[in-house]
Amino acid sequence: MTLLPDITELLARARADLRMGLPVVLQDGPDALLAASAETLDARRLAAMRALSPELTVAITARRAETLKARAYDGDLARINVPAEAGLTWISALADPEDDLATPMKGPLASRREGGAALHRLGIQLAKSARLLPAMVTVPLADATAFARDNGLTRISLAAAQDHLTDRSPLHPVVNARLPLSVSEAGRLHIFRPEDGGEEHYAVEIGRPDRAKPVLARLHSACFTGDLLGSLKCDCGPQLRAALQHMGDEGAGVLLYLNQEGRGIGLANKMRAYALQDQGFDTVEANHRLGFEDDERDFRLGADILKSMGFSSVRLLTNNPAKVAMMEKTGIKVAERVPLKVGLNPLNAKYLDTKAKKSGHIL
Ligand SMILES: Nc1nc2c(ncn2[C@@H]2O[C@H](COP(=O)(O)OP(=O)(O)OP(=O)(O)O)[C@@H](O)[C@H]2O)c(=O)[nH]1
Ligand SMILES: [Zn+2]
Repeated sequence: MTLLPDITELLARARADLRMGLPVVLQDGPDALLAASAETLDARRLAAMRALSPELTVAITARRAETLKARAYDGDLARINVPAEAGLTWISALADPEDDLATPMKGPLASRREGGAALHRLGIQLAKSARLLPAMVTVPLADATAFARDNGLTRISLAAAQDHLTDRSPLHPVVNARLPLSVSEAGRLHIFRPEDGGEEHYAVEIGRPDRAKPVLARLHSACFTGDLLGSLKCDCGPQLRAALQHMGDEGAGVLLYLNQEGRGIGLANKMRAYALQDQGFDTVEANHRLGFEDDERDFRLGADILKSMGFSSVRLLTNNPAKVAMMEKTGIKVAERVPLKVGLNPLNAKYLDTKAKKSGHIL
């Protein structure tokens, strides 16, 4: 028996540390990095990191590097040297595209070529899973174990972390209770919690769907602005309500409410993307300028929840063929795709058009 945290718990701790502005130690055998989020690091800790080594770098994704016209020698990411005179403002401008147009960075930016980037990649994965900007300030460390212990920092071993970052954390049902809804009095809300301390996800079950037949289902990604505030920039709110109404009308269905706000980048980053859209970029370009892929969601967790509820086949309410493909890949049969075309308005027409042209959505 041990009370020591396992790798899942250490990763959860590392995410919390990064969100607070605390660096973490990343280790791969003799190689080690001290890594902090470029978004949350403060001047005091930056100075402390700089004092450790002249090799201060910021790791950014190749997407962000492309916008900054920096060379990405590591394929999917670039390690940018931080000049001696550069401070937090410089680092923040590298990470955050908000001022790219108003005050372009004075280049050229020097990317590192020598040495490996595996630990920087781990850092970026951690930043993304902490819903922070994908940019990490790093310095090399000589003795990772002693350094982490002496400074009370979380230490993550690459070998231990690798599988956990690509695999999703197992989800467990926590509780379910009756929830009468306007669309159907026979509503029930189920709560699912991942083992890694991450976001909970919900399932709204309408009626008592026959587990032996394809169930009318919707995988709905959280959209605070659309679902709750009635935003006109997207079609999420009308889609949520239409899906529930459809299930209410049929007397059976299941709506998964997945907390993957902003296609998996989090609400703060989605608002950054909205600010960029006001500068003229479309929804996909905005994600790229921030350093994200078009869609950072993991739909496999939707399949996990359906399976744990006893469903193996769905009639999926969606206009997104990627969701259909992902369901099939994860072992949920899609007997039918049921289109969900509601909520078109003059302010979201361009957004929906971009999704059709660039993300393969069916209009
Ligand atoms: N990053 C980003 N996310 C957005 C934007 N607009 C909406 N979202 C998010 O996109 C998600 C909804 O995904 P959609 O692509 O509209 O729809 P879908 O779920 O893939 O496909 P459907 O099943 O057809 O609705 C929600 O998590 C929203 O918060 C945006 O401009 N940028
Ligand atoms: Zn939305």
